[in-house]
Amino acid sequence: MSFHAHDVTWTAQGRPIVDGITVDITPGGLTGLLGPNGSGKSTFLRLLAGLLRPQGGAVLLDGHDLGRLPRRDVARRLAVVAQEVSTDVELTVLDVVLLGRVPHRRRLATAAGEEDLTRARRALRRCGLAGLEHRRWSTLSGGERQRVNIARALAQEPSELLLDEPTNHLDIAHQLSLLDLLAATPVTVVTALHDLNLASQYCDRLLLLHEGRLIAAGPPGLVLTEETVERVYGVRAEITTSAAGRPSLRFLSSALTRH
Ligand SMILES: Nc1ncnc2c1ncn2[C@@H]1O[C@H](COP(=O)(O)OP(=O)(O)OP(=O)(O)O)[C@@H](O)[C@H]1O
Repeated sequence: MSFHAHDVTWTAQGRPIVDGITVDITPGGLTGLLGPNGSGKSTFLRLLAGLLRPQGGAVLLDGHDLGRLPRRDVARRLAVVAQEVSTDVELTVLDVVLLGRVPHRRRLATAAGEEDLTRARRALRRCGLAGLEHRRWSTLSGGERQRVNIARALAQEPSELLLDEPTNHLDIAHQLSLLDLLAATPVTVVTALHDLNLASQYCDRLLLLHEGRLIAAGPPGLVLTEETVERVYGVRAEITTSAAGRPSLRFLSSALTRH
């Protein structure tokens, strides 16, 4: 079942930031959340994560109102990788990844056990970080931090994983390996992305936001058309279809620079 958003609305200073979004998220799939800067992607992810309460409508998780589910149950099954993370913590990489195991402990104060260590190390390996477990978080590069955060979320072994632009800071090889990993996992993944070609190549479904509203939802071929890209981004694009049936975009010009 996974997520169902029903007419979800969130307003700040009288302005609708998320405006009446109704959508079902495919269980076990990789859903890409697209839209220009400021279109409401992060806010919608925070609403799906239960970090913000809808002011109108509701977010349901397996048919239950997210706001009414016990926080601990939600913390166990739902992992979030946010855009900005504090950089001044004095923890090792392994400590940070072990934070993902905290919701699974019987008592929050108990120390990590063997099982937690095994799972944390497995997550580090999946993110190509096996050699870094003793490094201090504060000494990592931006891309390494991003991958450690993803390893923390994987160590949690969630059934739903929400990510806000996880390819930020990653070189192309790490972007591809992350998207391969997200596409292969049986976890339900919703991720905000800016790169339309990568979103098209990897995602099962795309949600395209514009000014807080859901403009299009469905497989990449339905969502990424020359018309929607021009309407939402103000960018002219030439779109061809790959052998795998996915749109491939070549950008021609932007309304920001056209006169
Ligand atoms: N608490 C708030 N108070 C006022 N405005 C807000 C608040 N939170 C978000 N906004 C505004 O809502 C809009 C959507 O923000 P959001 O971060 O959801 O966009 P986004 O699509 O994730 O953008 P980006 O691609 O730049 O990360 C922006 O204009 C932002 O300034």
